[in-house]
Amino acid sequence: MSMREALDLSAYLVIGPENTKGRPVKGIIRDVVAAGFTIVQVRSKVASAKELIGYCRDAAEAIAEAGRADRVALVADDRLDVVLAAREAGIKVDGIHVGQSDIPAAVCRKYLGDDAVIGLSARTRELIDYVRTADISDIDYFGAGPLHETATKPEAGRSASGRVITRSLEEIAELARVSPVPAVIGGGVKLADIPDLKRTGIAGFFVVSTVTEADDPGRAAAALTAAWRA
Ligand SMILES: Cc1ncc(COP(=O)(O)OP(=O)(O)O)c(N)n1
Ligand SMILES: Cc1ncsc1CCOP(=O)(O)O
Ligand SMILES: [Mg+2]
Repeated sequence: MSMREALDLSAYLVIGPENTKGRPVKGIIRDVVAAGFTIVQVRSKVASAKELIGYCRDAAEAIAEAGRADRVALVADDRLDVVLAAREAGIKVDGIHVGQSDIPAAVCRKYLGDDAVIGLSARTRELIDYVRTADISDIDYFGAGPLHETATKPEAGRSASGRVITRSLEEIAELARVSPVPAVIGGGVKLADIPDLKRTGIAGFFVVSTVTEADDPGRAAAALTAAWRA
């Protein structure tokens, strides 16, 4: 079975070197995957292409060291060039996550192939109408949010007037009902949010800081996955 067919979005780590308080990305990914996270995204707005390829290598090795290479998907944020170069170097990168201003999903599909995992950020405005009508022919899931305002990405959900629009649990439940592909919710997600999110019927949650800034990322991750499974 391909990673695309086996895709489990329930516990989704997004991580880059700027999120780890100086600690190595690789060790955090290994601990978090061992704690039951099901998909990892390498995302950095400061790393060079070469550094990103290195983080993809670290992530792929960490997933393999946790014994989950055949079950935990690895995707990169934004950078089709990095995914292609990493694959060229023999690194197992399963796909890409793109946003509304990034390389079109159809182009990613063309270059990454039928087995690749491709995620797309849903438009913030008119979220429900957007997911109902968007072209989903090349994507496997939607990313949406924010649940709360977040210092990790202060612009997430910010409207033209400067106000941050967050997603209510009712909207998330409707998103889960109407979306033709699975959807994940992120942005300010904390342990206390997990029971409510699970009840909405959404496919999963994505987190950065709750895990990457924790004193013990593996423990923080285990608490999140236990809460999701409860
Ligand atoms: C799972 C997931 N969902 C949404 C995003 C945000 O992507 P994007 O809108 O392209 O913004 P950046 O992450 O590139 O700042 C994501 N990365 N992952
Ligand atoms: C990548 C991204 N996209 C929307 S919010 C966000 C960051 C979420 O970070 P955190 O989990 O630390 O709030
Ligand atoms: Mg992007």
